[in-house]
Amino acid sequence: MASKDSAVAHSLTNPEISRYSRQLIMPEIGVAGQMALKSSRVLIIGAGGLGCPAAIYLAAAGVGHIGIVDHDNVELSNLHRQILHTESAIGTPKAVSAAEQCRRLNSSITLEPITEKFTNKVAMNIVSRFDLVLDCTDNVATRYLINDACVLAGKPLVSGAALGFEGQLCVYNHRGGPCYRCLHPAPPPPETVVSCAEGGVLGLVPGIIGSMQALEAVKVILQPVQAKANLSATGTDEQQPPQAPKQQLRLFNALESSLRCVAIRKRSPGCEVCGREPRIVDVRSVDYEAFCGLPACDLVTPRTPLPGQTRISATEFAKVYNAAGSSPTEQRSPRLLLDVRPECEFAICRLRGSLNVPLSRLAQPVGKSLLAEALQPLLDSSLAAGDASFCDKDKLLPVYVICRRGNDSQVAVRILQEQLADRPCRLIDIAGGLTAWAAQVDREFPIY
Ligand SMILES: Nc1ncnc2c1ncn2[C@@H]1O[C@H](COP(=O)(O)OP(=O)(O)OP(=O)(O)O)[C@@H](O)[C@H]1O
Ligand SMILES: [Zn+2]
Repeated sequence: MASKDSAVAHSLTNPEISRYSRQLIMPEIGVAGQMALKSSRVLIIGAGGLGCPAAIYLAAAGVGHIGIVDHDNVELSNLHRQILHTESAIGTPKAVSAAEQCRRLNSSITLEPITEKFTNKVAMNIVSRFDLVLDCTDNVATRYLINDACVLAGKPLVSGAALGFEGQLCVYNHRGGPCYRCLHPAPPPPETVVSCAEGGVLGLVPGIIGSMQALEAVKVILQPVQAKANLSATGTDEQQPPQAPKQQLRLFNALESSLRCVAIRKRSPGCEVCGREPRIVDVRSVDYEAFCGLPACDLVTPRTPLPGQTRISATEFAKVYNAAGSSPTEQRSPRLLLDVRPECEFAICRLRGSLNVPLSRLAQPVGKSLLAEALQPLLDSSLAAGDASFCDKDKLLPVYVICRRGNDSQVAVRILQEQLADRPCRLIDIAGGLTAWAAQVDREFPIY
């Protein structure tokens, strides 16, 4: 009869051996690799489209301690891609919701939800408690902050991003490689930054990139184990110089199902945070939002507003809109309501009687002729009825311009002011767009 303690001792429990058996039997992982995963502490910043798949795979793989930072609450529009959050979690903190789901999958690991915003005040305290960081956030200011905190704390960073049908990932500050700042010393111009809320994203894309971030994280954790194994395989105690890892940026295209690997530059000696003479030695002294010209969130920032006389609030516009047709005089008051959103958004919802000329087409012949076709009968009917029929006190045909949130409509008004300079029109932007309409006028109006 076998003795009770016939098994060779190591720190994996029987349930762990069973749970991880399929990866445990791989020579690249083995007991040493599984132990490395078990004793590792990984920080995931952002529990959204990237953070959810990353967290669940790391939990499944047996990473012993996972911290999940997110200050936001779950919304209905998150569920198509932020797959750890369920309908019943709507309104609750994402960090808690994600941690709970990971705990449901693997109760033998420690999950640490952190529901505060990752700012330069708390960054070092949080990052220093972990071995490795995954950037799963969605804004440039936070991206620079995470990078700098990782450099200053000496932690590798697995960074991911996804938008539309495209995604990318890269490992920074690892084994002598560059940091995010080495490659991007200056932030992109604020007006070129597009968020998922503006540009859209297919849920599967962050699903794939987030999973790949988890994969890179596991490889970073296993790397010392493998290096040690390679060393003993050579049969010599002599320390070999570490092989320089391939530094690559991976670009994923979901439409082509392609993954392109691009070699990235080496660490930059002039880098402001990891270079020879770093200027940034304390993240608390950097204003990341000012540096990027954008807030540390993906909310659409209002552009420089048009002057007051060219704008109208949603509530004020509702008076004009609802009055149309209600009295004979107002019926004779022509006006044009122009919706400048892309066609696919116009198909989701629209105000009755609006004409769709997407902003991108306004300056094109097709947009110009659509507009001219709509304008001419209105101008003709106004002229036929005499100037008095114009509801505008300046005797100009009001052309109201609306979009989703009130930014594109302002750009459109500026374009149209030039384009229609010789027509008797007055361009009026509807402040806050359909979002304001839904909030202030019609709560039943669908928002997306
Ligand atoms: N500074 C930060 N501190 C903590 N969490 C952050 C920070 N910046 C971004 N995040 C989080 O990163 C996550 C990014 O995920 P994602 O872009 O999929 O979600 P989202 O912002 O909810 O999306 P949507 O744009 O559709 O509203 C969000 O949950 C966001 O709250
Ligand atoms: Zn650098």
